[in-house]
Amino acid sequence: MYDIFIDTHFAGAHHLRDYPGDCEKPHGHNWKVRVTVRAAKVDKCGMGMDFTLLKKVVKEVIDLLDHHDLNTLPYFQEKNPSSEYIAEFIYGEVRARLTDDNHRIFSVRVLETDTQGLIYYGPEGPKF
Ligand SMILES: Nc1nc2c(c(=O)[nH]1)N=C([C@H](O)[C@H](O)COP(=O)(O)OP(=O)(O)OP(=O)(O)O)CN2
Ligand SMILES: [Zn+2]
Repeated sequence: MYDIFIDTHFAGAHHLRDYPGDCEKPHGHNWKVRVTVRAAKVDKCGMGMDFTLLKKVVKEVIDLLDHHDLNTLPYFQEKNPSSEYIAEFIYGEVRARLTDDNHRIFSVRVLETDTQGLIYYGPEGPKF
């Protein structure tokens, strides 16, 4: 079993509706993101998933968020653009782009700062 990850980041603006504090006002963050896929075995090249391919997939998804006002995006009309729902969004978008049965999205870690963040494992929790 292999956990293969890519670290990346994006800048964005957001505000948290109904938040009892300053975060209800528009402001920005440089979110740091780690996307991890889990592979049961390696391929003939010795790879659970090629970093190059994973980087491409993750970039496609991060580009949907980077330098946006997250509150204007369709996904965040019903859900606040909290780090939790940002992780959920990234998880779903990456999952939809992975087609090989040998690897699956495992988790998405989102840090708002170096000292606070979370890890999302999908709606049913960690798999395998
Ligand atoms: N579980 C979560 N908690 C919080 C989230 C979140 O997405 N998930 N988001 C926020 C806000 O985005 C807020 O901007 C950050 O809050 P805070 O850490 O209080 O920011 P400050 O810069 O004001 O913190 P200081 O350390 O006091 O400078 C809040 N919580
Ligand atoms: Zn914020």
